[in-house]
Amino acid sequence: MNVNGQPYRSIVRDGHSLLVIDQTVLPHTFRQLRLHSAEQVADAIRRMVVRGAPLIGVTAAYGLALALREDASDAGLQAASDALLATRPTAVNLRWALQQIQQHVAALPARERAAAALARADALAEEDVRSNAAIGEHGARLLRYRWELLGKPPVLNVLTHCNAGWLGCVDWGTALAALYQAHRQGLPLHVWIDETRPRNQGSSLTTWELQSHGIAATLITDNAGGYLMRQGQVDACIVGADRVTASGDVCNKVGTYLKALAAADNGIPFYVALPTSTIDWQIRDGQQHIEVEDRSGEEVTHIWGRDDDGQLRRVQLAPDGTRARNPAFDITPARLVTALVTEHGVVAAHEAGLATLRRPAQ
Ligand SMILES: CSC[C@H]1O[C@H](OP(=O)(O)O)[C@H](O)[C@@H]1O
Repeated sequence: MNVNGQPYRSIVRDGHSLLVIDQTVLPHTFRQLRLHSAEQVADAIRRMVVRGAPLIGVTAAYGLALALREDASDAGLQAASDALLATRPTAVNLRWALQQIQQHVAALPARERAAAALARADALAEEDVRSNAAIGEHGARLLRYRWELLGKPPVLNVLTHCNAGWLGCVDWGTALAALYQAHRQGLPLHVWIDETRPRNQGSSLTTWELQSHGIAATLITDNAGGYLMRQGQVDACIVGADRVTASGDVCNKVGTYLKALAAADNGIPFYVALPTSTIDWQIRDGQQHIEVEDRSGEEVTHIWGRDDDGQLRRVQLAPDGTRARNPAFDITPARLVTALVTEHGVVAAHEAGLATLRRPAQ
């Protein structure tokens, strides 16, 4: 998408290395890092240099292809895939993308695997861009429908949580793709952006994305969303997802569940945008079967930012010795989800609705 008028993607393959945008220093510094090995890819995913379910998947797919240049044996393929899978446990796109590569090369002779894996990873990246553009079209249509249902108010106020933008994907984004497409089609939009503690993907990434695209937005604390909903200042919510079960339970950035509860209590539609690669067809009960990543408590007790001298630094918020718990995601039950917006269209968040989507071979 657009960075100072220049088109960018969050990841680009350059020969046998990867150029990724370092999301740990946005919005204050825009820099791309070059990744040369599976180990560097794994580190980039763990540190959230690259983050966002679809992007994690594509990046890991490239990482597996790089690993096969070093060791293309069956054992090497499995070891590299296991190491990449272990980087972050929640987004199912990671497992899905690694499986795509493994299935693509398993029957090939070792000498052909690295090139084939690289080509498949390229294809996954292009599929992500096409899927997200389609999600954007379906999502924009849904937002326009909501706007018309409300009598075409001067502006449609949409709340979003975390960053489900082009930075979380190869391009376009998922939830934000709907906003981009709606904005391009002239829908009068205003976006409430949840800061999204503790890694602040909303305040550091979504604000940066929407500013770059001229979409009106206001940054709010995570705790303000419910108040604004009760004030009648939120007309719709749209978020991304890291894993959606076959019955429509949604795993997304921690705090999503609380927003869905508040939306339901105020009769506000709660939309979830996702590519079908984010659906885990093997499970139904998200609360019971999705592993929620527990990240370091230091993400809660400390915070990064730019000081008055323009230097990026980390400061401590809590007293020394503070114990912190830091679940990175939560599970929103399907009953609180108004609709799922996928590349194949908008479906209801239940088994029958999901069953209408094209399903991968089981
Ligand atoms: C299209 S991004 C989807 C999803 O991934 C993010 O998690 P993280 O920033 O920890 O990788 C967030 O939950 C987004 O909604």
